[in-house]
Amino acid sequence: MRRTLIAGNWKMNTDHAAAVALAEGVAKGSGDVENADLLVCPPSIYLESVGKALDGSPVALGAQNMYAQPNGAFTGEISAAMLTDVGAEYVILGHSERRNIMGETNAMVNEKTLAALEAGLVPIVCVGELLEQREGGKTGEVIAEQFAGSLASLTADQVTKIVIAYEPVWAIGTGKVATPEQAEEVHADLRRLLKESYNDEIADKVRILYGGSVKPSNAAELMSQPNVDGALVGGASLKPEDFLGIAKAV
Ligand SMILES: O=C(CO)COP(=O)(O)O
Repeated sequence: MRRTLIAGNWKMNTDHAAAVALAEGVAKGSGDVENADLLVCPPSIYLESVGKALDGSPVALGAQNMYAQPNGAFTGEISAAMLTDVGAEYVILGHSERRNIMGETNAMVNEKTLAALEAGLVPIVCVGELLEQREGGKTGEVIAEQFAGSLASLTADQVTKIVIAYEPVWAIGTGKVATPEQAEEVHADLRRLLKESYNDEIADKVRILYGGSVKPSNAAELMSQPNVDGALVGGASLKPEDFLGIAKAV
């Protein structure tokens, strides 16, 4: 049985005081959440302070990105070991904003995924199609290509340690949420790809999150789909009551 994961991607938002206050708010309300694991992913510079604010609560800490190399002359980058050093347990990889704004490729996401696993982090590997790709009937093809490229050469044991997030780019920050049926269709497709690449038992273990305009008002219906195992929440993760409202709707 897969336990639901509600993850907050704070993106490039908050300042130090706001990050700590948000984390404290989430930690304080987390005791009322029964049916979901909680995770927050602040900007890397606030990881340590947010980690302290979460201390003693069941809320896990994650980062939004990392570099694949362990150390060295990579100005401005942060390694997986640096993330674990400040208490991160998860890392979001290949978010569509990194793919589409920073030019990250499937090969780069794959390298990062392997490095994250090596360091003991849980990678949340993101996939998702652009609006024109959906309208052009290419969603299945795009997802299959991102799946194959981003997860290339992962062993069966490694794939059971990852989380996949399906985030249709047209639903991110737009208020235009995918219908539960649209989400389930792609999630079922991802589960099928896992079954084909590994086996049924392994495919059944992997959590597949939906992301894109998730709110307390639409969370229950999305989460009730058989292959939707949680949410990766952007805007609504910036208010404790909304983020916790999503988790309580599970
Ligand atoms: O990109 C997202 C989470 O990673 C989704 O963002 P929104 O919830 O703001 O649409």
